[in-house]
Amino acid sequence: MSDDFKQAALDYHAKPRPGKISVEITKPTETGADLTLAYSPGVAEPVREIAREPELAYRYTSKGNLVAVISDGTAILGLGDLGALASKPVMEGKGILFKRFAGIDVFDIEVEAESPQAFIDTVTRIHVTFGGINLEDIKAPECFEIERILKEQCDIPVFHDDQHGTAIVCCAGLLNALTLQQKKIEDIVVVCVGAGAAGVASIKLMIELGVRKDNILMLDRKGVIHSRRDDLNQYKAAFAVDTDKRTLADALKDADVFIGVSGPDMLTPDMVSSMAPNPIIFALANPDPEIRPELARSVRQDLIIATGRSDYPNQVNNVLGFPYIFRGALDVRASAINETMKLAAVHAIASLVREPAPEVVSRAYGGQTLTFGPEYIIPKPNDPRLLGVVSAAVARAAVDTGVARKGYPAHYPLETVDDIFPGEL
Ligand SMILES: NC(=O)C1=CN([C@@H]2O[C@H](COP(=O)(O)OP(=O)(O)OC[C@H]3O[C@@H](n4cnc5c(N)ncnc54)[C@H](OP(=O)(O)O)[C@@H]3O)[C@@H](O)[C@H]2O)C=CC1
Ligand SMILES: CC(=O)C(=O)O
Ligand SMILES: [Mg+2]
Repeated sequence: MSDDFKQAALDYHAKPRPGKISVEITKPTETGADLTLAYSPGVAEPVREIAREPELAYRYTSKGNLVAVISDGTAILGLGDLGALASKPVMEGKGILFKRFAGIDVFDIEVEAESPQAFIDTVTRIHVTFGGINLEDIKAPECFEIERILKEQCDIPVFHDDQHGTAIVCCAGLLNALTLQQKKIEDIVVVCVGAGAAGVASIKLMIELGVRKDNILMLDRKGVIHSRRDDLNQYKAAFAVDTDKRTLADALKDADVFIGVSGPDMLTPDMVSSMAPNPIIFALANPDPEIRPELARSVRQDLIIATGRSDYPNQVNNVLGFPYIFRGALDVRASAINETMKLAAVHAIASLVREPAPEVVSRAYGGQTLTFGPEYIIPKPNDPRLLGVVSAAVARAAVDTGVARKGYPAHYPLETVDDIFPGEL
């Protein structure tokens, strides 16, 4: 990145006030009478009600629209383990995306935890504050056990975004790319570099959608995950195959799909050339993808390429998922985000590109017409249709699978974030 871009990014975060998000007041606080209701003595009334009936926290506090974005900073984007504090700009960033796209309030919480257990204990102790927990940028393999235990211990949705948010959006993009490249999901050979949070979850969801397990090769820093390796944790071992392929170059020869959820610049032009006709390349590492689209295109034109970034076409990024998945889950007070809800989100996101993007989206992207094709396989993050369509699909799936504690919302589908509190004046 240029020095100018670096300075612009730093200025954006520093000026005119530090950071990207603040807390707002939702009730009158001008007069003594207002404060009498808001604070002492009025506040004692909802306290007594909630102590008597805990569900009333959803009526009298912001719990039901409040998500904790929680990280320990061990896998910040593709930058690695840079510590809890350094993860704060990303967590604030997730906060603005939750708010901007789905009207959800966020507290970002960066935890200095000396062990996974210390992290779990911290989240367990604070979870009652929130309507949902979005775990973020926690490295594998610890993230898997952390999420599993927290799901057991919390009665609200716990969702590791780098696993499931990424998997959902990646699969939505893949379904559309396969249509364009005229490939059948049950026939494709998939190579996934990165066997961490994003890689393992994305591949699992692809298998649910029909990719054949024996058509998948996964790689980590040591190369292909094969059955003769004795250094594999249980999550990687689940994908070990009996093969003589050892390197990424070996793996990619004649492959249909490359999924990169690892680190920068791993994919070379020669490797791209060696893939099957009409290949699909998802170079999703942030901020620097496994290959730049212009470099991949310099060796062949029949490919479809996506990155996780906002400055190229086809942004396959979990921002297309987590705001709306939580919106739908919160609005039916779901106790969990289950597989049916995830699959509903996949198909809802994928469906949106079949219609041209609305005018407001085109305007935000320099006036270009966005119609389904190799440069438009996935909706843009500012597509207002995502709110209505994805939240509704997730809420409906929650109700249908019995994890919702409220019925399908009468005020759905949502058109804008102004519609989320139908009782508001
Ligand atoms: N576009 C999007 O929406 C998203 C993108 N991502 C990106 O995916 C990447 C991984 O994130 P996440 O899964 O959370 O992180 P994890 O730390 O959980 O996993 C990282 C995985 O990538 C592997 N890896 C890292 N560097 C290399 C390398 N040079 N060669 C081969 N394998 C490598 C690691 O190998 P090993 O196991 O050997 O250490 C590990 O398996 C990041 O770049 C992140 O930005 C993540 C989430 C969403
Ligand atoms: C997008 C995201 O969550 C990541 O790169 O970690
Ligand atoms: Mg992340």
